[in-house]
Amino acid sequence: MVELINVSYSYEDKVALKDINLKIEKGELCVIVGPNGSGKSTLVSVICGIYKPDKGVVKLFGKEDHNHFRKKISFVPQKVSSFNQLFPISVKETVLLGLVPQKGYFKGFSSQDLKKVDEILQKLDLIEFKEKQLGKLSGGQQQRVFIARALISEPELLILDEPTVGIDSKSEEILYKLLLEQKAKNTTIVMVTHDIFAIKSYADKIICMKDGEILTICGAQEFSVKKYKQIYFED
Ligand SMILES: Nc1ncnc2c1ncn2[C@@H]1O[C@H](COP(=O)(O)OP(=O)(O)OP(=O)(O)O)[C@@H](O)[C@H]1O
Repeated sequence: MVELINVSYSYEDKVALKDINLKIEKGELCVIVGPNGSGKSTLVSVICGIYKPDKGVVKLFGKEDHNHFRKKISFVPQKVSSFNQLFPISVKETVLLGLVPQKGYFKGFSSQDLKKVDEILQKLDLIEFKEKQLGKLSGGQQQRVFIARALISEPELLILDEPTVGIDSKSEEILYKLLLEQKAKNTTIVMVTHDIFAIKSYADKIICMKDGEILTICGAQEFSVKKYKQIYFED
């Protein structure tokens, strides 16, 4: 489903990813952990096709042509609440935007689409905010709206960059429940998180990053406190 072969990426003077090799199979829930600045966000941006690698190959669905697969991928970026808070868009409209890659900009939305909005807003406990301006919601509520936008298209590949930052425990629990629902539908999920112990029991694969490199890839069972300390505290 996702394969990276010898991928490197640099920002001007900073090497952010060095020779990354990884494979994520269809239906896997894969978690990426590592200290600040270790390259996690860059890695998911390269997987999504936002950044083109300087070197190496990124394959999605077995192919290198990403544009072809836009309809099948959803991405929840980090710090989504940094969008322009004055932008006059409602919660409902924001969530509908998640359907644009599948439907195009000019076709309009059907009653079925509007029903899907209601369903996903119900699930994320956001229905009361449906007609509200997005910028008038709290940071955590906005984060949940962006998660709803990513889920409404029922993507085959769902990529989330620290989705639980700023959301409360109840919403975090709802999110994990939704991710498990997606996983049961064979959605491949790639998630950057620092909440490793919260997600450990659900993860199939844990990718540990440090200094732009993959330190180790392991299963949830093998991910121990010792490994956690090695990644976060040892030089
Ligand atoms: N736009 C940018 N321009 C220059 N350097 C950048 C840029 N974005 C990230 N970097 C650098 O690239 C490296 C990897 O950053 P990245 O955001 O991928 O790390 P991260 O593991 O996601 O960190 P965090 O946990 O803080 O989100 C860091 O050293 C960072 O300073």
